[in-house]
Amino acid sequence: MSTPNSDSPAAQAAKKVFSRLDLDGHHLPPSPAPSSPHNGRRRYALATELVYTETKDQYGASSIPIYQSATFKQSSSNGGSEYDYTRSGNPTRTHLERHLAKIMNANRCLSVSSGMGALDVITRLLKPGDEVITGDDLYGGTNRLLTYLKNNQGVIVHHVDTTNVDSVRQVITPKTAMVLLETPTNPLIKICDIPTIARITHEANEKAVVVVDNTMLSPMLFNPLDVGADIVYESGTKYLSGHHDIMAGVIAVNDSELGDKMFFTINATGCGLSPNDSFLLMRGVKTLAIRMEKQQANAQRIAEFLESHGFKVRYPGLKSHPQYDLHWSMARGAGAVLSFETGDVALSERIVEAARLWGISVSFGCVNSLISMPCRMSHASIDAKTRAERQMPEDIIRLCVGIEDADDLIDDLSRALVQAGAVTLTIDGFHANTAEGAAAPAGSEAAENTTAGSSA
Ligand SMILES: Cc1ncc(COP(=O)(O)O)c(C=O)c1O
Ligand SMILES: N[C@@H](CCSC[C@H](N)C(=O)O)C(=O)O
Repeated sequence: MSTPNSDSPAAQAAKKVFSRLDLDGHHLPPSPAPSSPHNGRRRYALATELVYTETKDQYGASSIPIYQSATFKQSSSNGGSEYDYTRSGNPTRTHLERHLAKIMNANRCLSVSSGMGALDVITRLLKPGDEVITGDDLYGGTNRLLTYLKNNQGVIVHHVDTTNVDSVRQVITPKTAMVLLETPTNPLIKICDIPTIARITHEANEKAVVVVDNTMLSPMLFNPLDVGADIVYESGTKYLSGHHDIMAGVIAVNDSELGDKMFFTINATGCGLSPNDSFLLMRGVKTLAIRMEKQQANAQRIAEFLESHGFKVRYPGLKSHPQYDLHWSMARGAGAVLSFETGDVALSERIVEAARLWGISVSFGCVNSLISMPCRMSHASIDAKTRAERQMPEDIIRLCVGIEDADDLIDDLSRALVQAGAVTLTIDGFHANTAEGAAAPAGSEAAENTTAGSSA
């Protein structure tokens, strides 16, 4: 099977992201000059800054030590030490947060025990009666927390198609306290126009906060604070740590009052990231550039492979993405999450279960590739009726691409597609079957005879 080469404009743009020029954001509006403890200013290209840190350790340790201590001795009963108690602050966590502030172009970064923990801290800025505008395609856990706030805390939540600025405009009022956006959305990979939505939100209420969940891109590919967002958060469980060995959440802001309020919540509730996980997140962040480069290149090839065989693929690296231009006007890469449809839930199930190299698992952004059916897994907490109303296809398969060899990934996917009967093998190669046609179901001759090498 031949695989399309990756010299498409998106592939080239994805490569360009790693040049100094783009990483310094010259094609984006100028960033505010952050004043984080690192002075926030990035002196080098992002790939360099990810690795470059100074620990100021007394022994010159080049990697931040894990200060595994709950308490810190004081020089007097009046205090006198920078730290007193790890819930309130810890040197390993502080080191991580300063590093991340620099990477995220922020004045301040806060780190907590998960991405959902980050959103919990952010939504505690709301009070009963406040209105929130958010998307109709959102990570399931985000939808669950917002539903809880709506049902129990008197917060009014409007779910609209945030990929359409006019839909947002229709519900914005001076009572809008928060606009919460994902781009690309998980799992339908839809794009939101962050600069325009930020502008119209602030015009309606200058105190409203625009919150962007940047988990799907990471600061390697997008800095929402640079284009009008007030708060950016990410699940550090994904690209930032990269190995699926910790849970973490990070929050970045430029406004010191917002930063102080959220720090208050973290100290008051005790959700700050542990010293050990702060160390692991710091270690992961150092390899973000190289992981993302490989993951994106692999994702681009896989998206092109599926599309060339007739599947409806959702990936912002494909020219066919309806919001391709909007995505590339804001971001420096397409990321490594894509989804595609087969038209048949049972067929999707067979594909997912036939994959070997692709682990059946939730999550994304880590070094190993994953395959999932969002409606049954990551988004199962959104009930079936709501999923249908929001036009989430039950058959959708999400691929989260890792750093393996791209040919191996394509071979394994090809074999799974054949074994599941999702493609018909003809003299010209593979062709996607429609919902009606499961032409080569598992165990059939075509499935058995094909190991589907990518060069077959
Ligand atoms: C887009 C997005 N935001 C937030 C989260 C929450 O992150 P965590 O699992 O670290 O709580 C997830 C996944 O869980 C996600 O996919
Ligand atoms: N059982 C979990 C599911 C986590 S999904 C993780 C990730 N955001 C993804 O999109 O895969 C839950 O109910 O939260």
